[in-house]
Amino acid sequence: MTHNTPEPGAILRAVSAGYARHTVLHEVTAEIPGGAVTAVVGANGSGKSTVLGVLAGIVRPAEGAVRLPRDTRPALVVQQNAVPALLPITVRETVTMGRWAIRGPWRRLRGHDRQVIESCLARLGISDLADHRLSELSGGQRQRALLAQALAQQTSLLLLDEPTASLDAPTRESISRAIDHARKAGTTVVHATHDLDEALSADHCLLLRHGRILSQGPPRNVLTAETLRRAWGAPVLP
Ligand SMILES: Nc1ncnc2c1ncn2[C@@H]1O[C@H](COP(=O)(O)OP(=O)(O)OP(=O)(O)O)[C@@H](O)[C@H]1O
Repeated sequence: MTHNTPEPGAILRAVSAGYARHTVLHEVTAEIPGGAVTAVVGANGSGKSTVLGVLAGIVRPAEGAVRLPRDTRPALVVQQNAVPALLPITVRETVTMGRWAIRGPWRRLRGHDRQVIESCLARLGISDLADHRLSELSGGQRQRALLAQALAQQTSLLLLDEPTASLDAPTRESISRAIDHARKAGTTVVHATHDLDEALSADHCLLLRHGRILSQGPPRNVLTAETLRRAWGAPVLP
């Protein structure tokens, strides 16, 4: 008998992690489905970005383990307002830096690299902004440039921290289309979001509360009135 279950995109096993002496995630165990979109949902400070940091290898677990498929080089897209707006580089240079993950920094790019860069610019609708500096862009345009940079890495694990927060409808739409395109190409996408409609349109959902998994599974099963009330309810008194 053959099994067609896809390989998981990532596995967290009893991961506890945080910053200095502040433990944020407590024994988080989760399986992120491969080639699918997972939404990470929870109140402010519940640990969504920290989950992405752990998956990206930026935040090291104090306990537990993270398993990624062999040769996975995750690409993490932070919110555009976390990136210095005055970086003196153009949009094309920003996206080109995504290829360094493959070629090595400052290496000479090949024709194929240039094709990937141009197609990522086009996919996010920012080809006409390619020669503009990041500092000249609006927040939404900058967010698209950062996503295009991540797509240029042609990663199998794309991690997005609130990619559509505070963006207008057309920009959200272009980012959603790019995420959908990545999923169709077999990329595992994990995104933190406060937007419940966005979370409901994902394939899988992790709901966090105070750094612990409150529920995980198909979004409609996870995001019920009861779990949402518990996730956003008053903190539990000691
Ligand atoms: N670099 C850091 N150094 C120290 N503490 C941090 C750092 N980043 C986050 N924290 C703390 O970790 C906790 C969880 O933060 P995290 O950003 O993971 O939550 P979040 O669910 O993504 O929040 P939000 O919805 O507000 O973006 C918070 O108490 C936060 O103050």
